[in-house]
Amino acid sequence: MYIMHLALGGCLKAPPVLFGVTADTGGHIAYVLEAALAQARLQQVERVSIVTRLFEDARLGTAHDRPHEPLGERIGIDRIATGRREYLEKEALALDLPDFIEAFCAHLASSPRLPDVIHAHFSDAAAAALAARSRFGIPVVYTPHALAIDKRIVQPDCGGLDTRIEAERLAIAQADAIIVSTRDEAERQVRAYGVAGATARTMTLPPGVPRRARPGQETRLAARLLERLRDPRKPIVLAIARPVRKKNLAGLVHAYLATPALIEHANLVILAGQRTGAASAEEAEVVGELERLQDDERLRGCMALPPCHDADDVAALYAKAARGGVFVNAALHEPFGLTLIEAAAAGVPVVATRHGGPSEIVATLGHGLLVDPCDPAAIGAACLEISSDKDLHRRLSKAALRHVGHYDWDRYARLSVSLYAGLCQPRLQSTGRVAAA
Ligand SMILES: O=c1ccn([C@@H]2O[C@H](COP(=O)(O)OP(=O)(O)O[C@H]3O[C@H](CO)[C@@H](O)[C@H](O)[C@H]3O)[C@@H](O)[C@H]2O)c(=O)[nH]1
Ligand SMILES: O=P(O)(O)OC[C@H]1O[C@](O)(CO)[C@@H](O)[C@@H]1O
Repeated sequence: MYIMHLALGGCLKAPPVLFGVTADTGGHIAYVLEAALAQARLQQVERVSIVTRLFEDARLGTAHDRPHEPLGERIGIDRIATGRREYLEKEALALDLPDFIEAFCAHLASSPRLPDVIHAHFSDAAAAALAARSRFGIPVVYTPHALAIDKRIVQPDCGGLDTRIEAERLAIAQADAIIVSTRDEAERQVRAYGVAGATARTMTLPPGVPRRARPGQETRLAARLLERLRDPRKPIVLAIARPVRKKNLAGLVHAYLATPALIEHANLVILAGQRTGAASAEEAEVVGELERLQDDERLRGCMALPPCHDADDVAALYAKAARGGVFVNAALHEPFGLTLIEAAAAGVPVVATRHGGPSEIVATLGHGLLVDPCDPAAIGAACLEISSDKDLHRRLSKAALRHVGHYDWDRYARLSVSLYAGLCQPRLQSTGRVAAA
């Protein structure tokens, strides 16, 4: 079987990825890379191509203007160029979509072999995949990652959501199958689009834990943090998220400020993307607010907001949080929440928003407490409870490590590939390649 993943937004490249380098370089990039790599390890998969948009922006690295980037023997990234060479945030991608679709179909037409299935990530990629289906008959699987119907509930003033919801409705209505990460997405969110028969085509298949570097010696960032914090031996309250309003990072700082006993007990460390000078207006605003809050004299020497980090830093900080600390995701709404399973894999208890995927993750792993993200006192109290009660911390940490295997990329690969096989059976039969599927 030849699988093609299609994802237009963010900075998709071979690992190591600089997560948070733009507002769209987050979870879906980790998901696509890990899903594709795990699928390529399966014997029945002959080839996996990850297709994305080609762009040039020196601040975002040098890989993005290379038409092909190998990831392994049977897997690579293929980049499609349009007339526009600049990086585009997902909201601006719509302008380039007609040209991208044209270029994508030309890429397929000139390929020696067509893929057996296209797995599209986000609704813009689904539009391109559906256009390819009508020309070449290739089945389409759609993974939304973050459905705007729920974003509209928590951020009604966010621009462009009606158009995005319409694009998502089209993808839901037309895709041959939909893969989502949570039951809530499958049973409530997809249903809310009012497309008859959509739930029957929807499969709930949670992702695995993104692989991280193993925590080894202290990284440069970890060492710098030690210099910055007044008492670096204290446990840490850790948050890792793209600096967008939905992630409510300022809400976490307010929660910390509202809980003096927590300030006394633990330091606050927030990794909020990379300051490369390429921030969108929303990211600049969120980072500006965090920096202003950090200047509060009550936070001097107990809060760190490093401007950049890499995968080793993330691994080192999860390892530090495992020693008496806690990971917090206080997003207004979180569709799934890869950070919560990354924290679990490192044995870190969590305090998580009760809106969205985290409630299913925490119910599955039993590794933390759920909170109302709009209640700073509750967030602060939950962090204090976990980090100051050694028995509770140990119990949650053990539960995390015991159950985290539930989130497994190999399982994801097996089940997604058998879903693809069911969709592309007629096509494989007609090309005489059915045995390969
Ligand atoms: O400064 C940062 C910010 C993020 N990350 C990493 O980037 C990923 C972020 O993923 P996630 O926490 O899931 O959030 P989103 O970026 O918002 O990802 C979207 O897509 C994911 C995959 O479908 C879903 O889990 C999310 O709910 C959805 O919002 C994780 O691996 C983080 O560790 C960093 O390393 N540094
Ligand atoms: O926050 P939003 O607008 O719902 O978008 C979700 C974001 O999450 C991602 O998965 C991050 O990689 C992208 O698809 C998108 O940028």
